[in-house]
Amino acid sequence: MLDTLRGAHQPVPPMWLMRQAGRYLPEYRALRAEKGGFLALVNDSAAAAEITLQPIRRFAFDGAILFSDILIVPMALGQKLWFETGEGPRLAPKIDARAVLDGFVPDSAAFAPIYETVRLVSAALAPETTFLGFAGSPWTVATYMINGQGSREQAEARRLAYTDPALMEALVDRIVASTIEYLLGQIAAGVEAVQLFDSWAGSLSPAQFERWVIAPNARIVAALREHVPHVPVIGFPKGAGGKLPAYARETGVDAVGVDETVDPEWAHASLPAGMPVQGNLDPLALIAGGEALISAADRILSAFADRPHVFNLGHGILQDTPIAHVEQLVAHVRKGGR
Ligand SMILES: Cc1c2[nH]c(c1CCC(=O)O)Cc1[nH]c(c(CCC(=O)O)c1C)Cc1[nH]c(c(CCC(=O)O)c1C)Cc1[nH]c(c(C)c1CCC(=O)O)C2
Repeated sequence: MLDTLRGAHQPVPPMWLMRQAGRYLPEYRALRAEKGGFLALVNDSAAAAEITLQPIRRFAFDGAILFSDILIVPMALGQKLWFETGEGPRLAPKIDARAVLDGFVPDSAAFAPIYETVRLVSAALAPETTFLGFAGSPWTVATYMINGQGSREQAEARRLAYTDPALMEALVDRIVASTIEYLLGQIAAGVEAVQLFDSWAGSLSPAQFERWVIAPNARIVAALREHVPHVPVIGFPKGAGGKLPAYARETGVDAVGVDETVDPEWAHASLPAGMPVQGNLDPLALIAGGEALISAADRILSAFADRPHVFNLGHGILQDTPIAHVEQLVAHVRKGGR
């Protein structure tokens, strides 16, 4: 997979699945029940390392992704983070004024258990399995910091970007700096490539997309290039649609993640020649299984047959995904499709 991310074309694409470590696996649910919740798992390096390895043992994916969360950076910047059972993340206080941001006391101690997880996984992983680190992209992380939780429309963050761009810029600056430190720390501890998750990139107008998605991701990529030029960066601007080619050209990422709403033929025709792509099976096709899964996978395999391709979902695997369907997909991709 590392070769693919560096631009090598392979007849059978390497594969992994976003959110491959998680709730669809009974062994994950058992460990979570034992340790008392998601954040307890993330901060328990031995448990987090075990969870990172669970999907590798089961499916022999070509990539292992660090078990952690994109919301560790807000914690390191001074926000409180917790998870409401059955609902999702909560961050406090919400950022609605410069004074709130200035009241935060950054503390990189939040990164220490994650780096320890990386060291443990790195020691345990077979050399042919690529170890991926990750962080959230600044815009996506900012939406959670401003809203205090997930929201469908990102209304508060999008509003703030217009009403107080100076505050937004100050927040994004802090996230960029912390994210660079965090990714360099993961790399020093042993990850071999990193992914930037911009899950809410799709919520912005083209001009706002340039300012809050392309520009901050470009700053992170430039800093990584300077310090660790051998480490590939995958950018995943979910929902970017027609803005994907600009994102691919202007951020400097090595590879681009494509979500399931994008036509793979269009992506192949529109993205820079030779640039590795990752994606983009609909997580619902994986739940469906059978012929629906096989034909959806084949469409993607054939669209990206002539360029470096990492097979993946277009977004995270869903909780109610049958394990047998994951096995079916792995077997199908490994034989190169139909
Ligand atoms: C937006 C976002 C978050 N986290 C992440 C994103 C970006 C990708 C995306 O859009 O899905 C990224 C993430 N979150 C998690 C990983 C680990 C690695 C992996 O297997 O991909 C990664 C890469 C674990 C997790 N992060 C979370 C879980 C579920 C925790 C549990 O209930 O056990 C896992 C396995 C919790 C989480 N974390 C977050 C939310 C909104 C939630 C609650 C919603 C949900 O449960 O899916 C923030």
